[in-house]
Amino acid sequence: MHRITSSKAIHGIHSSASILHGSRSRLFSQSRTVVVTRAPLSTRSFCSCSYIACAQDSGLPPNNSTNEGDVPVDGWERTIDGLPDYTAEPRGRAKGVEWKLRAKGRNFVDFCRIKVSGGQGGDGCVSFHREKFVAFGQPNGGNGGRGGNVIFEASSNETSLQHIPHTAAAPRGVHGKGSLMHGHAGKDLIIKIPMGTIIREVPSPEKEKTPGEEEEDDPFHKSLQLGELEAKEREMSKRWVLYPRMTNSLTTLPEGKVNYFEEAQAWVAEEDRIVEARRAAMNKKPLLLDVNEHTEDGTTFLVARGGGGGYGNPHFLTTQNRAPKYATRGREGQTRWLTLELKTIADAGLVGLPNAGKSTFLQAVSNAHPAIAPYPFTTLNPYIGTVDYPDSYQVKVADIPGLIRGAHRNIGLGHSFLRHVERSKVLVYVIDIAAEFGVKRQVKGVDDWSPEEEYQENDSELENKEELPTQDQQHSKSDSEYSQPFEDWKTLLAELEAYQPGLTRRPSMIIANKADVTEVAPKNFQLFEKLVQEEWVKRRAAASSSSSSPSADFDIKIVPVSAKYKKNIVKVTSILREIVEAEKAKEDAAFKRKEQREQQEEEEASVLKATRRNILHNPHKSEE
Ligand SMILES: Nc1nc2c(ncn2[C@@H]2O[C@H](COP(=O)(O)OP(=O)(O)OP(=O)(O)O)[C@@H](O)[C@H]2O)c(=O)[nH]1
Ligand SMILES: [Mg+2]
Repeated sequence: MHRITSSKAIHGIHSSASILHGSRSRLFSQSRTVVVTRAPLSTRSFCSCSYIACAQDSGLPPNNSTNEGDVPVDGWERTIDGLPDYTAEPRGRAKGVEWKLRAKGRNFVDFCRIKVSGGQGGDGCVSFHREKFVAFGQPNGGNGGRGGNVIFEASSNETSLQHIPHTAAAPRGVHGKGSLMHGHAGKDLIIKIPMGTIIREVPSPEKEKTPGEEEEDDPFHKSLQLGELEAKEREMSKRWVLYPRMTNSLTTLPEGKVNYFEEAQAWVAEEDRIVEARRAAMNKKPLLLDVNEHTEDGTTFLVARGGGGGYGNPHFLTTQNRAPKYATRGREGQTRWLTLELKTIADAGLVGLPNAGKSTFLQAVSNAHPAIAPYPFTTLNPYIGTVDYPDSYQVKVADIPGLIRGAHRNIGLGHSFLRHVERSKVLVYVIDIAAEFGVKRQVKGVDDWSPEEEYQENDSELENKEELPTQDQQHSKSDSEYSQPFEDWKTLLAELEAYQPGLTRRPSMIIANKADVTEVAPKNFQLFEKLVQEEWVKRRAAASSSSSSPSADFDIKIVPVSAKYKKNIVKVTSILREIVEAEKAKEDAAFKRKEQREQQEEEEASVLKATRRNILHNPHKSEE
């Protein structure tokens, strides 16, 4: 359905024609609004209508279908009760959601692989000074420039890894030229990466063949059988730039004549050996970088070095050899295979089931405007908002897509988003306190999944079965002792624990959202609070008895809130600030302690080094 609006009354034919015309119109999804602006009089014609499509504001009230028979804004047909009918064929925006659901969140790129290669160095040049009346001019070939480096730059403006290419190769250095013209260095390739990225070096997925090797395997090339001299020349040309007719130097020279080229080869081989040893020492450990909250914006990380430039022929000039007819080629740049993983950095992460009101809460407390709608999986990418306090203090809050039972097994939007919870200092559980027992909350494409079957399949995780009660178990409880919000909270805890053990012991608080639904919320809240406190005491006791795991040594606070009508928001934000500040102070103290320890270790190492050096240089003095 296209709803067409325009600033002036437009002729019906214009609107319908402009939508039908051209392939662009096909790009508009059904639930989008097409604004047709009127063209100037002189150019007003069928084709001159320019149109702008703007995405439908997703924050519209739930049932805003305009006329009878229209599809509501969320794209789902309604049942007789007015609830979205997920069994019907989705339309418009709902289709988009379904597509994203099928993609399991892969459209938001927070993990990628990249092959980075530094540029090859430019070749040196073999050249001699030529001038009228100057016989036998001196060698004047320039050196090649070094290859460009591949550099990662931490940037707070980047939010995803979408722009990261599969391969990134820095340009090579420019070759040297005659008249001692050295080549330019290759430009560094700078790739911006978002804060919160973890860079890991991984082994090369394929064994790359050198061009020579490829040819050797090829039967056609095998049959060609190069002559000995040709083969030698070819081998030489990989490392050396040879002057024309230099082949003489490659063969054995007559007796009494010194082969200076052999001498030069020995020097270069020695230098190659040193460079290789240095590279090997540097690359002993695979690269591991963490662009965390302590990293400043604009910090750079060199991930692949460019190769050094080749030497021009003056480099090989000696008192004996006055006309060296060879120069070296540039070195290969460094090649690495890396994985980049983005874990959103925020002070607090909103964790909740779909439709709990996480985005509504974020909008109520911060300057963010996330999509809000009355159907599950409205939020498909993590979204960060900043809560501003009157004294300019700021807390970053991340709205994370809804988790459902089995999220850690890639159900729903999958576990791809659980990694974004990992870096939040504080967890804020957003619970729909108006959720009623027995009202099954349908989630398209998820309801057909049976947790029991999954758990039976995998014995090793049977202990989680206890955490996730089956539907029958839930129904066996009497209504008075059963609390849907409490079950929801336990589902969240189980999912987080299954994803990363110990995650739930992070400082946390609970927001009992939708407290404005007065028919059910007050009764639900009382029971919920009681059950949560009982459960929390149990968990604390269990954690403190097991020495291996640190206990969640804090009281969990539960605040009733109405995010939609902005009730109790100040109370929540002040509690949130308290928790975040306490956690930050703890982290800063730990970071300072770590820094001090490292500094101390460095000082001790340098003192030890100096003492050793003293003993080596003045052995007698130390004996005295
Ligand atoms: N009555 C009431 N409705 C609310 C409140 N907060 C959110 N809602 C409604 O609940 C629905 C879902 O809200 P969202 O903020 O999109 O929920 P969400 O948790 O972000 O959902 P996902 O992004 O799908 O995970 C919307 O229709 C909101 O208007 C509240 O405090 N009271
Ligand atoms: Mg949301």
